[in-house]
Parts: sequence; structure tokens; C-alpha cells
Amino acid sequence: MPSGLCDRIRTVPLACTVDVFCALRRPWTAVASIFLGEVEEVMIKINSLTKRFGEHVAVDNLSFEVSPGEVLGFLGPNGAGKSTTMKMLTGFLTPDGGSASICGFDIGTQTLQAQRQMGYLPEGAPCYGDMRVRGFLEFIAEVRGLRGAERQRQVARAVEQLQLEGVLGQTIETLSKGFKRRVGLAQAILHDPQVLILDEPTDGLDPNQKHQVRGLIQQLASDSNKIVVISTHILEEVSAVCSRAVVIAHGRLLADGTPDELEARSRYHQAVTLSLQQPVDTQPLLALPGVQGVELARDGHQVTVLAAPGAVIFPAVGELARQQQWQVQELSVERGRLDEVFRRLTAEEAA
Ligand SMILES: Nc1ncnc2c1ncn2[C@@H]1O[C@H](COP(=O)(O)OP(=O)(O)OP(=O)(O)O)[C@@H](O)[C@H]1O
Repeated sequence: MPSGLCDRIRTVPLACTVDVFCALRRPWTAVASIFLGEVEEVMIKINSLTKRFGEHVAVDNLSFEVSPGEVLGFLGPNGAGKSTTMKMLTGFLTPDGGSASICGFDIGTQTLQAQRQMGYLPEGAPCYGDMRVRGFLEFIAEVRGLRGAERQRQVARAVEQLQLEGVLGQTIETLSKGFKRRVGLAQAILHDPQVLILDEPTDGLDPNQKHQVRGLIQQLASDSNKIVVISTHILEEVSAVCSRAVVIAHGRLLADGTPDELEARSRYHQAVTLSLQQPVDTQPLLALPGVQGVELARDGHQVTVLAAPGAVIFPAVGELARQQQWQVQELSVERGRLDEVFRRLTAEEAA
């Protein structure tokens, strides 16, 4: 451990914990948490955040917190208020009410300190199109206060992490969408921030590029002290990269939980689907304990048996299929469907 650190940690009052986590450089944070014992590690705190555009309330009294190690999916339909929330969180838009803090720094009153803790990829990843990739990254590094060898080191790290070696001499406007997004991500991580805010990072990318960018996000999030917040309306993204999801519509919070918790709210949670060679009489299925309903697809060749909340019906359905000698090609149990949960939540909100 570096000399003097012990004294520094011991004399830190608990009330300053959040600032300490930002002030101390990794890997010292782990040491700090041991010395400080039970501490609350909230890095992002959003409290009753509100934004109006004229009569329209874009963000409505929104509150939630994000802790180190979380990859938060910020979900909502078009116009839900995701980008507006992110702009307020990053200090690019002033709220009409409420507050937000990053690592203990209030974005309204300690804007620069708060912004130093985060990297931000705005929607569409706007960059200076006529700049070359290397020049752009060096420029942003300079703006971030990096100088000399440290600047070169951090630019090289970001270039390597985002695999930009092949396009360093190219102007940004001539890059493919996928590479533009990578350059956007590279500028966001140049100063190795504790918090990454990414507004629709995979929007408009082809499936291969989406896969690549998700891999990069997972790589960036693998440091357990960091936070990544991703806004998206792509539900597969939540299952692919997020440890937690917050769903909003009309600027209001509708749900907050892990992908598993959200899937458990689906009517298809624990549902059993049978793929059959021939359609069958589904009446006996309805008589099984814990079965709430049956849905047919593919002209009766696919039967989905819905489970009552808390019921596990897979063994009974399998046994019935065996007894009835149904020609079953496939039998599977579902975790739940995020898209159905999302549609139901947002439809209820609209009603
Ligand atoms: N500068 C602005 N002036 C007026 N209205 C705005 C402004 N910015 C956003 N809005 C409105 O606020 C609401 C929320 O917009 P926002 O861009 O935050 O939604 P979003 O969830 O990010 O949507 P999307 O998924 O389509 O990007 C929308 O109704 C939008 O039209």
C-alpha cells in the first residue's frame, strides 16, 4: 500500500465516503472499503429530477440511485425522457426541479467536479466530422486536462480498447457508423472515468456492430468499481449487458429491477412451450394444478402453457405429455419475456 494512505483513510469521516471513493485511485478503493467498514456506495443519485419544455413535462419527479459495479439499462419508449434525463445528469441541461449528483458532486453546483467523474456518449455520438480520429482524441484528452506522456498513454489505451488503430488517420465523417460510435466511446473513456453515460450506444448499428459494441461495454464495465448507464429501447440489450434496468415512460419511473426480476413479472414466466408433430387436445393441460391458460401457435403445432404466479408446472406438463403419448419435438420452460413486460408497463402508463 502507498505510504501515508492508511493515515489518510483512517482520518476520513464516514460522511465523506462518496467523495473518498472518487478521490482515491483504484485499486485503493477496495482498501478504503475495508477500512471504512459498512458504507453506502452510491455513485449516482437522482432526486426528484424534473424537466419541462413549455407545458410538456419531459421528466417528471424522477428518483433513483446507481451503485458501483452496476450496468444500468435505462429503458423507455420513444419520447420517454431518457435523453433529457441523461443531459441533466451530465450537466448539459438545467433541471426545473430536483437534483443529481455523481460521486457526491452535485451536477448543478459542482458541475466541473461532477463532469470529471464521468464519460458521456451523447445520442448519435456527434463528433467533429472534419477532424482525423487521432487529432480528435488528442484534442479531447487535452480538454480533459491530460498532458504530455499521460495524454499519449491514455489516447493509446482508448485506441487499443476500441480497436481504432486502422482508422487513426481517417477523418471522422468518412467512418462507418460502427467506427463513429467507437470513436464516441473512446472519447468517453479517455480520462478513465468512474461513471459512463451512454445514450443509445448501439442505435443504428448492424447486428455485428451491435454485438461488438455490447462486448466493449461489458469489457468497460468489468471493473467492479465503475458504473455504466445505457439508455436504450432495445430489450435484448438489457438481457445482454445490464445488471439492472430502470423503465420510464412520460418521464416517470415505472419499474426498477434486475433483468431476472423484470422477466419474473412476465405472464410467460415459468410458461412451458411444447412443439408438437400433431395438434393435440389441450383440455387436460388446463386441468393441471398451477396452469393458468394455454396459447396455441403454428396451427396448434406449438402450445404454450401459462403458469399461475409462483407455480412450477414443467414436471407436470412433461408427465402429461408422456401419459398422453404426444409426439413432442421440443419442450422448454421460459424465464419470461422482457418485451411483454415492457409493453404492458408502458401501455398501463399510457392508459
Ligand atoms: N429541446 C426540447 N424542446 C422541446 N421538447 C423537447 C426537447 N427535448 C426533448 N423534448 C421532448 O421531451 C420528450 C422527451 O424527449 P427525450 O429525447 O428525452 O426522449 P427519449 O426517451 O430519449 O426518446 P428517444 O428514445 O426517441 O430518443 C419528448 O416528448 C421530446 O419531444
